[in-house]
Amino acid sequence: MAHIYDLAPEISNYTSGHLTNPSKVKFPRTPVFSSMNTPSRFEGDVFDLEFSGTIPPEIDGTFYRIQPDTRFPPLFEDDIHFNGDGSVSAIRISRGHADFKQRYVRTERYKLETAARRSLFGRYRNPYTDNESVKGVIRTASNTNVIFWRGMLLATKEDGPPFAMDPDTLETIGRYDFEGQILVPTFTAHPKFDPATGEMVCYAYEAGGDGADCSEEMVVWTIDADGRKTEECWYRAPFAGMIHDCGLSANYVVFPLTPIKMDVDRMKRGGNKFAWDPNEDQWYGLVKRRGAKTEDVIWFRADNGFHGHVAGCYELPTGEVAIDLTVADGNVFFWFPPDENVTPLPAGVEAVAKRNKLSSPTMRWILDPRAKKTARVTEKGTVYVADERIKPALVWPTNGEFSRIDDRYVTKPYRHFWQAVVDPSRPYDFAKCGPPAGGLFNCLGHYTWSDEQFLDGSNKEPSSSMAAEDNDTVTPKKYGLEDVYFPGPTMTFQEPTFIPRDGGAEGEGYLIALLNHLDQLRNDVVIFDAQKLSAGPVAVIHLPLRVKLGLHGNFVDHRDIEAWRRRRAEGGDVGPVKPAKEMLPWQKARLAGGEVVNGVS
Ligand SMILES: C=Cc1ccc(O)c(OC)c1
Ligand SMILES: [Fe+2]
Repeated sequence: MAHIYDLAPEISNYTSGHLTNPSKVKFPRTPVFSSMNTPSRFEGDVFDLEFSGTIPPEIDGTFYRIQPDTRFPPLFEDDIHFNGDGSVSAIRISRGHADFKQRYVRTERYKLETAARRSLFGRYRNPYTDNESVKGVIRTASNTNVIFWRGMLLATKEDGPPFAMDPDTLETIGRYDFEGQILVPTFTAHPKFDPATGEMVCYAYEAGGDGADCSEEMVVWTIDADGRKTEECWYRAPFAGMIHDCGLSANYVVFPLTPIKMDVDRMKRGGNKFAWDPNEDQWYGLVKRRGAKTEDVIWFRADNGFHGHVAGCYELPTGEVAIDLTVADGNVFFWFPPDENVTPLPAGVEAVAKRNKLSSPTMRWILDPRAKKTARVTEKGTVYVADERIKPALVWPTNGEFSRIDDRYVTKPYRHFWQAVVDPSRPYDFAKCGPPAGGLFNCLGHYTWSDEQFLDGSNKEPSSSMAAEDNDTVTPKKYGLEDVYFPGPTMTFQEPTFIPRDGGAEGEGYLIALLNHLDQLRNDVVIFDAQKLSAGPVAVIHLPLRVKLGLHGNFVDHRDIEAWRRRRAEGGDVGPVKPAKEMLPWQKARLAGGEVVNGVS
């Protein structure tokens, strides 16, 4: 009998790595599009999901999370996960039951590619690799975080403006420009919310031009609880790198600048936007939240490292700013290797880093706003650099990523944090699972800072002694309690999210996360008592399908969703969300210059 492939012989839609037959819908057979990360492209609803255990009846709200999920075979066969279209999942939990909903974010990219029934946008954040028909289009895939803000969901990615969605239906309302108040080309996937004031502090890097010109300019805004922009200040970064997350204290914002560097010439040659620079420092920009001036920034530098996400950030009674985050000892984004033209490697050294062998401890940095600094004047502008290099005050070898805290403690000293943890000493069933897609996050960890490290001013030790002295090497050690859960050799976790218990103290509540069954290619949603992870989940909600490896998620209390639904109704005191009405200034400038701006709606 003829094999089916004899009847339909396989002809690749790629030639030399380029999509040459866009009418054939077949994704590359690369690790990026395999295993848990095989394109799903599923939109739909599942009412009343099956579950084991007991879904705590006091949980009433929605866990939103977002994943990249590439919709059409990409223009480049070696495309990366971070270039996939944003798709939001909502797990609505109420009365001990759970429902599931999943929808794509209807970006400009989504609409144009749908109309063409093919991919049109090329490499990650490199418009020079796009199809001619989409020149001048806002090309963000909106795939990195999904945030509840004033009654709307904002799907965000740092390369472009956010898109607003309806929290109930997940319908896309449109591009959101904060009612005309934020008009720069880029944004952030990690705005921070001050629980004391209700303010959103947000920022954009590569913000000065069209969002694809490797601008070193960045901008920081405050939006108050009523949606009004109250602060805006522009700064110059020491180089065009990635500033993915930030730390927020009561009076400061800290910006970790990671040494993966953009290069516009490389982009024009069709290459990667970013390249890891193993010879560059990691930097921390410290700025004031209120009344800030461009020249107030202090850029602190430390030995090379790769920033993960921020756990907490707060001020010490002595005035310094503490920021805790994971920092890996090499290039986490192995798909952006060093550029041989920039950092030629010594003979015999492999370009692709020690992937999956990186260590990723939690580090505390203490930054002094009074630090002496020097203005470095360059042709392009002035960079304000601290005179002294810094070292971490402590290193806790948690070896995880995706740090989360009880978000009611953003800006404050905090006790608890949670991470997706990599423990290579645990068994892993390679035969059943293959290489662990997205990284071996085989445990969830709950960490509690010891009294000594809980820096609320009650410590006898003056905080300044926390800063490492010259030439001191910082020895990693445990700085508190570790409560870790390992589900078994065929499973990994995605980012955990904390659900506070009503009226509870810090860290009292639940932890929710997606569990990947790498052998079954299916997911569960697991709920733990947040302070008893090692006891195992209290509920396991069984999704009948596979979701993609996502980035970030957030839990929203149903009372907030309800209250805002009323305020956003026709005739409500705020009214419906108003999406952007006009194209962005960089697009207008192109039009004025006689250039093509396609697909603007
Ligand atoms: C973890 C980070 C990260 C950084 C930049 C991105 O564009 C992204 O897209 C999903 C993810
Ligand atoms: Fe992130």
